[in-house]
Amino acid sequence: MLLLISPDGVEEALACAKAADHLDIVDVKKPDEGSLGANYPWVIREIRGAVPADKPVSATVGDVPYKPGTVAQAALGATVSGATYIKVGLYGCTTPDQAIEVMRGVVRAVKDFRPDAFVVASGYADAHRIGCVSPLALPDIARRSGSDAAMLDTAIKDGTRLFDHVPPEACGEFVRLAHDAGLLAALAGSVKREDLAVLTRIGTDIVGVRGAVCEGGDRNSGRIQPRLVAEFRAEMDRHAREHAATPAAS
Ligand SMILES: O=C[C@H](O)COP(=O)(O)O
Repeated sequence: MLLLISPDGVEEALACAKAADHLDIVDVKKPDEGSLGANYPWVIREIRGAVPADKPVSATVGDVPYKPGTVAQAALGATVSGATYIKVGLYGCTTPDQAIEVMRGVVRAVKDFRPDAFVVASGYADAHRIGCVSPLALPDIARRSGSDAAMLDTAIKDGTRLFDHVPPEACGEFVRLAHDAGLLAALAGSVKREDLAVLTRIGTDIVGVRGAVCEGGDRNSGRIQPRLVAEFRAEMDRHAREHAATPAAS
């Protein structure tokens, strides 16, 4: 399982760089603009320069409206700025067809410029609270749009977590659907260390965190701490070892 960490700017990205041995992807966002809030192009560029070259930089394009042209142009902006993982939160899409239209525009805009870039179609575990496409629709939306991964995060950061909205069995189904479609499955949403056993067992490819590696577990007032990134990674590794040692159920 890969570890994606979301700093809110250059200062926290430098904290990620200090913990670079313990993480896989640095994900630039602007949390005060929403769960997948987009940061400025110059911040993406500066962070690309600050983290080791072998660590991919991801950028969120925002909790986007159903405006395919606007979103495609924003996604290209993130790519030109140096991000190679482009994450789109399909906040304003109420039907799978709308979401596919948005993601097709993103895939074309991004891959015309950078064919090896990785496009992530993200929905929300708490979609029922905001009226957007349902979580289990994401793998098919990602597949039909040519995206590379399907993701879930939570839209409303009020202390509720991924499993409060999409229980472990349903997250397992999400991962299965993504894998059947040839995609990676990414899961996030106030994930804590105690969730790692389940996330490992169901075969999650990428886990995204912020709050869990911030001081005091607080994604807003806390800052990312390299020590907490290392501890989170150690826990991931422990679960990976235990899972590998567990005989597969027949
Ligand atoms: O992409 C991952 C998100 O930044 C998760 O943030 P969170 O762990 O604070 O919910």
